[in-house]
Amino acid sequence: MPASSPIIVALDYPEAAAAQAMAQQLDPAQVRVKVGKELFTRSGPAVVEALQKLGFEVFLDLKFHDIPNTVAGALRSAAALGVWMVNVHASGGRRMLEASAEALAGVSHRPLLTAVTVLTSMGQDDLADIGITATPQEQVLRLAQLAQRSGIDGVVCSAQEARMLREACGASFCLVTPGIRPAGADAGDQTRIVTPPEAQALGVDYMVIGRPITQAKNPTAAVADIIQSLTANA
Ligand SMILES: O=c1ccn([C@@H]2O[C@H](COP(=O)(O)O)[C@@H](O)[C@H]2O)c(=O)[nH]1
Repeated sequence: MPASSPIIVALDYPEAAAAQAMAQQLDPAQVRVKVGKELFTRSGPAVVEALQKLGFEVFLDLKFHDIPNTVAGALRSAAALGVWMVNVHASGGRRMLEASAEALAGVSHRPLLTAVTVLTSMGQDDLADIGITATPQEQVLRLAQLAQRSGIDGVVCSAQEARMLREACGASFCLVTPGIRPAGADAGDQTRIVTPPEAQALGVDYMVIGRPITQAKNPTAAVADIIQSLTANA
């Protein structure tokens, strides 16, 4: 049964044991989990399988970014793990995005395929450093529309861009939003942050939340508080 909340908990740990210990404090009926580069590079497909055995739908957040043929192959390998969502970098360009969509077209249990637009850690100055003069909003819109035209199911963006993308890309385009911070929480390295109730009001589909849950004294209570804040504002 799919999780009842939009929360995806980012299990950013160096070892499978720590990730599994955190997952055991979570409820797969309420939340999904995300395996990213730190955990997957160390622990590989085995940790994905272990989390699935605990009942979780897994977002494999490896943000593939390479030539079209390589990304297509990586996506087929990811799909074979039975994950719920996979992603690529939209800045890989149209041909890479089209190859990504084609790679998953025929697979059984096709995962959702999303494309990262502008990392939520980045602001205007970070874009300028890499030669992009557009604002984060403009760049997110450009990449989201490119991804949609290329057959991608949705994008990873900040909830700050959610309302604009809903209008531009429609109701069925999936909006996955990291950079979520409950009021008063430490932003850390994130720049384009939004609180859970605000993100909900802005129309996101999923909220990726890591440290505010995994580094909380009581992660179970942290999840319950966030779900409560969403229910109160629904
Ligand atoms: O633009 C992006 C894309 C991915 N992420 C990932 O989300 C989590 C956020 O963790 P927090 O601890 O809540 O900051 C992390 O795994 C990132 O790799 C992102 O933050 N921004």
